[in-house]
Amino acid sequence: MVHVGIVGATGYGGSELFRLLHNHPHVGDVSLYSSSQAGEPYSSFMPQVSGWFQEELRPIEEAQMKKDLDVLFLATPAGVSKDLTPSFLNSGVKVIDLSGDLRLKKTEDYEKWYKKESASEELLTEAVYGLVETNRKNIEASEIVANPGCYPTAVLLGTAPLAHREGWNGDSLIIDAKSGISGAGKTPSDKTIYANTEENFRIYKVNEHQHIPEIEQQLEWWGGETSPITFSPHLVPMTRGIMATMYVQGDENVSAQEWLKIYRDFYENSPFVRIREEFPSTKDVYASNFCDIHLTVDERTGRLTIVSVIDNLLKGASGQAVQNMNLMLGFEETEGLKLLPLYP
Ligand SMILES: NC(=O)C1=CN([C@@H]2O[C@H](COP(=O)(O)OP(=O)(O)OC[C@H]3O[C@@H](n4cnc5c(N)ncnc54)[C@H](OP(=O)(O)O)[C@@H]3O)[C@@H](O)[C@H]2O)C=CC1
Ligand SMILES: CC(=O)N[C@@H](CCC(=O)OP(=O)(O)O)C(=O)O
Repeated sequence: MVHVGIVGATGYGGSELFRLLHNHPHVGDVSLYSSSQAGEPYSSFMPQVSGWFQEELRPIEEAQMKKDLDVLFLATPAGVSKDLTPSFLNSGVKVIDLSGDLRLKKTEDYEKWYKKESASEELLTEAVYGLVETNRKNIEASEIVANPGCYPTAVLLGTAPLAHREGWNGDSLIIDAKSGISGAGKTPSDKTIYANTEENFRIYKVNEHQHIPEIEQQLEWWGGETSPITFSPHLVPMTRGIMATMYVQGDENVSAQEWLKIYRDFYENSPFVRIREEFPSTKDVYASNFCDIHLTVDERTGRLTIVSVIDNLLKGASGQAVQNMNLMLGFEETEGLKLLPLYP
């Protein structure tokens, strides 16, 4: 049994991680760390665990953590893991970072899009991008994983079969994405408070979203030179879920049915990606680790419409993080994640 730790367990991503790890067949102890509430019982912040989990939040003390832990999850805001992760390099503790700190390989990209100081080049070289379905071998051999962002997970899984094709041309890729409010974390802001989200639908960070370089970086790794993408995120009045709708020029010789077969073949050995016969909605994957995808061709324009849905807190964060842990430790990829979506 492994001993895992979560920094940021009082947040949305961290509490979902705890829910998954608490049920994981190979996980024994789970230690929860807090930067602001150490010494308080976790249940005082999370009444959901009352009666079943009595432990207190622990202080973030690297020396003790290195002695205790096999795996450390960082479910912390941008800027934290770049300072915390270096202590764990070569320590025997595997680190899975849910923030954006370790995803972008070019320090200047992070500084431009996150407007913060970047992690060191050494750390960025060490960190493996944890989009499981396309990077299993590297993840299995890694000590540090940069868990992908929520939007990039939906977008990249929705485009990977295309982007791996000979002659793929992403020039015309336009992404229209929508997220539930939990994507913004638990700290209320003007953008996320009830009165500004209920009965409201808003576009935000147009051409400025920090996930743009992450998506472009990955498309470039797969397909060589890639043009800048257009990515427009929206906030919708629901708690969880992401739908990414993508428009891209198709190949005139490939029919909609053939595209579905190409996608099914690509994800043949990926239990969490389901290529659907109809367009999915966010409730089809609610509170599960699935990514559901469907696509079709508009015969008049020749463009593909691809729709990819995930739960931002599961496949977009904690579920994918547990999937990464499973690979890093040699467990079955689905362990602890065999959850069907909640319905209704
Ligand atoms: N929400 C989502 O859908 C997704 C989020 N992410 C990323 O995952 C990370 C966590 O997101 P989310 O759970 O939504 O965020 P939340 O704001 O809900 O929670 C973040 C937690 O981090 C802890 N924290 C804050 N400051 C520090 C610090 N200086 N050092 C250590 N811990 C700190 C806080 O706990 P405490 O005060 O107890 O220390 C807080 O509960 C972020 O980087 C986010 O961008 C990625 C994909 C999806
Ligand atoms: C709805 C909403 O506000 N979502 C957040 C997603 C934040 C996130 O996941 O940030 P990193 O991947 O950079 O860590 C946003 O758009 O900024």
